[in-house]
Amino acid sequence: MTQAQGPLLGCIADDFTGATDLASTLVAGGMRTVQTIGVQDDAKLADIAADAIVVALKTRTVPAREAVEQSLAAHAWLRARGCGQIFFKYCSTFDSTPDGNIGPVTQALMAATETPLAIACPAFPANQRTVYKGYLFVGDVLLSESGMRNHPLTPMRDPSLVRVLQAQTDAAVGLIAHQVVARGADAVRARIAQLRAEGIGMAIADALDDEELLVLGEACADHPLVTGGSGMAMGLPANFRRQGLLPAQDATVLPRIAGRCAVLAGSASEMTNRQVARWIQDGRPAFRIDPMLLAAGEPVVARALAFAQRSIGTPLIYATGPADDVAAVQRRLGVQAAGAMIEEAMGDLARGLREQGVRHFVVAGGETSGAVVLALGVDMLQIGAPIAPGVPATVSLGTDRMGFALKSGNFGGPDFFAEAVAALAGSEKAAATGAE
Ligand SMILES: Nc1ncnc2c1ncn2[C@@H]1O[C@H](COP(=O)(O)OP(=O)(O)O)[C@@H](O)[C@H]1O
Ligand SMILES: O=C(O)[C@@H](O)C(=O)COP(=O)(O)O
Repeated sequence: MTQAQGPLLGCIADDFTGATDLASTLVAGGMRTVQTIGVQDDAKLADIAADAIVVALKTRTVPAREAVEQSLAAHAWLRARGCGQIFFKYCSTFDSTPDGNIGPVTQALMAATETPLAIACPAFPANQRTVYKGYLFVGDVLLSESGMRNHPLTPMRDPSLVRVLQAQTDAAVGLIAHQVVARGADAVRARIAQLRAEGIGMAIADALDDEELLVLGEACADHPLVTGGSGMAMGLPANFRRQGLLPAQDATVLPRIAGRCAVLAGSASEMTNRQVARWIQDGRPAFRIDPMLLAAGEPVVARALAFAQRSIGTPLIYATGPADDVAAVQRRLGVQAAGAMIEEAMGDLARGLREQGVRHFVVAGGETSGAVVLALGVDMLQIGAPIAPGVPATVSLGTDRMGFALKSGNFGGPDFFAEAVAALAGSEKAAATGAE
């Protein structure tokens, strides 16, 4: 099928799992969505029909100048492809370094899209992220009291998003409070007009549930740029449908892929720790990557691959560990160096596993997913049905097709790995029997 019109929505995501999370939301809203790994050759998309394109970048923790440069390049490419509205996706826990990158990238995209006021809302109620009076909650606690306070690369220790964003930009940051959002899209539009008149350039928006995210989405129908977590995109497909631009359709169809499955966990988040523990408790094969052995030059990757080769059943290879262990490794090796070293090992493992015939990869962690997908030379992903909120099954496009579940560190329940393997292996069984 060829593209009759340009994509309706062009998205720029600051990490790879964040990109699949957003793509999953758009697909659920009936938008055929393609995720590209960085900016791609136009020729590769020539025969692909997509209502939305999500460009996955790995810019969450790079220096702010680089994040801006890459995001502007992605914007220019999306615009050249005809995308009318632009969405900048960041983490539902507002993960940022002291220098950004949410503020600087938003400011640069505002200039590029001539947006006078950009809305900013990371709320994702299905995964227990809510925003009230500008404060971000994770479950029942403030962001700063959640596991995010110990994140290896972006520890979040201030729950006030107005304050966090204001420290990253010279645009004035305001608030669209819950009382306004609860009154509906017209009230939000009126508040935005008021904030603009006061010289405010970015506005954190409260949202406690999906209904409120739909209200915010509706209020942003004519905004050239919208920013937020994947929840903020929930209301956008309905805007296009109201304009008669998007038919009712099932956008989740994926091709079947045959082959073995492996799980790679490089996330240090609390939920991934629980998922690794559950997998081991269940007696499934698991191999731990010891960062200190890796740093000492031991053949850790080769040992892990040998383990995977002789495993009966799907192997898990993980660097995941409790916050204290991660902090100890970081003190000895340095935060960036430890992360980069483990990510490189995860990339090498992915390549080695592919040589062993693995065709399905369940990956935990945004940075880790970036490393794996890049190491495997994946250019584009087609997005399928969700395995858990924010984690769809995906299949790479191109000649060497593989299945992926790219899981944000904190997403999924304790049994997620087994659920993802079953979801991906379901397509394997279907391929073997020729079933659809
Ligand atoms: N045991 C460990 N010690 C130090 N760093 C680690 C360890 N395990 C993973 N890491 C690094 O921590 C980072 C985790 O980031 P990411 O993959 O985005 O997952 P998450 O954000 O869920 O923690 C990666 O750079 C990874 O290489
Ligand atoms: O919005 C979210 O929470 C996710 O989509 C996401 O970006 C998570 O990133 P990682 O925790 O680094 O996987």
